[in-house]
Amino acid sequence: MIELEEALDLLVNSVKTNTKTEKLDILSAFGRICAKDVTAGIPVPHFPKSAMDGYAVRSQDTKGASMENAICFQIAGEICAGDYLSPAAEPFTAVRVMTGGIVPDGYDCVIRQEDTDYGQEQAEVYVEAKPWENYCRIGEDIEAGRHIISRGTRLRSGHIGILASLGIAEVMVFKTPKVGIISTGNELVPLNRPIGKVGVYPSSAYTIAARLKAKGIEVPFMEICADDSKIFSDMLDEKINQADLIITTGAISVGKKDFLPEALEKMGAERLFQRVNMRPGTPVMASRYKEKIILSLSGYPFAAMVNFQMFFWPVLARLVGDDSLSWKKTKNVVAEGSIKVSKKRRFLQAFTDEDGVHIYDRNQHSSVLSEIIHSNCIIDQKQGTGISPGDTVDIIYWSEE
Ligand SMILES: Nc1nc2c(c(=O)[nH]1)N[C@H]1C(S)=C(S)[C@@H](COP(=O)(O)OP(=O)(O)OC[C@H]3O[C@@H](n4cnc5c(N)ncnc54)[C@H](O)[C@@H]3O)O[C@H]1N2
Ligand code: MOO
Repeated sequence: MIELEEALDLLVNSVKTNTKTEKLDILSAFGRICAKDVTAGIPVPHFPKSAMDGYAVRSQDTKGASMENAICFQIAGEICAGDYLSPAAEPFTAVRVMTGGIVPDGYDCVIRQEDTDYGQEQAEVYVEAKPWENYCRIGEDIEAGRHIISRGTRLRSGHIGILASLGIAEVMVFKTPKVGIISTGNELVPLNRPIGKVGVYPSSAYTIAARLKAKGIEVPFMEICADDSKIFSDMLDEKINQADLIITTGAISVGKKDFLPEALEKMGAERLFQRVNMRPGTPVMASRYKEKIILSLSGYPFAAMVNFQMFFWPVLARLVGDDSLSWKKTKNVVAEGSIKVSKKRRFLQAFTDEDGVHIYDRNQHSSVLSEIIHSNCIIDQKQGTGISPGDTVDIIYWSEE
């Protein structure tokens, strides 16, 4: 049996970062990892703009203007956003200009219309203006040639907006890994079939698929496989090309039907580890087959979710080259609940809020999935220790949003 960190090292180090890319329209690229640096090809704005509804003037012509000493300007034209006009800037001429309209060459500021008499042919100006007042210069938002997005950046809404400002409609992103799920067990029954006397619905496959979906990861298949080496190996060989990583559940302990370790061995899969010092989910196993990782989680649903949380996200982080996808440990103080000393390192369902960590007096057994709806994190309980209110514990938030 090996320690979790040791198993994780073996696993993550055997994963190659995916370099397959695709071009997507920028909205479809939201949340994806940018595969190519983006540089601004144009400045934004690319013409000088008025920041106010008012009058473009030469600031030098407004010297000494006040309510008592209005200065009169001849209006040389009118510009709204989207209009193009470029009258020559003569002394004491002004151009009526609306917010977002171009400020013609030679004019260096805009007087707010509230500081004028709103004149049409001529306008009285009541204030002095400083150069560049109410004037948005070319490139004020984005300079041409500015490095905007680096390869490896996860595209957020702000990035999508910047790409749109630059008129970039499509962007290169890394392909998202596809994850296939195979639930093993003669007892497993598809959801649309009657459960029968001893059937079990494959709840963990759905919980895992939902968590993958939350991260935008495609699940090309979700199969149920009988406890049979031949059926499993045929299924895996048939499906493996559809996914970048395969998750299996069940059949990895020591029971008569726990065929998976042997089946994978017979197929020639390289075993990375089997059995880890963690509870639940001790029998967890990982293999490499046809260049792909097969992550074999415990059958018990809560055990499967702990295995999935601890092993899948670090692998995904390496696959896509984005460390933020991995889990992080944080410390928090137990507000409520006690847990007796554990002989093994243990993971407990818990809920964290502003008061600290709540460990409700609920069933923490590996087979109990329903408690997951009350839990937003798991506590990493150290081997040989107990937990009481006031203790500081390590917690890991479930990756589910
Ligand atoms: N004699 C021993 N027995 C067991 C040991 C042991 O060391 N000695 N280990 C126990 C531990 S710890 C665990 S964890 C389980 C894990 O067993 P498997 O991973 O082989 O899982 P299965 O036996 O196939 O299934 C366990 C349980 O979970 C149900 N199941 C399976 N798949 C799903 C699914 N997709 N969704 C919901 N439920 C599922 C299955 O019907 C079984 O009830 O072994 C202990 N035994
Ligand atoms: O490893 Mo198991 O502790 O029952 O989930």
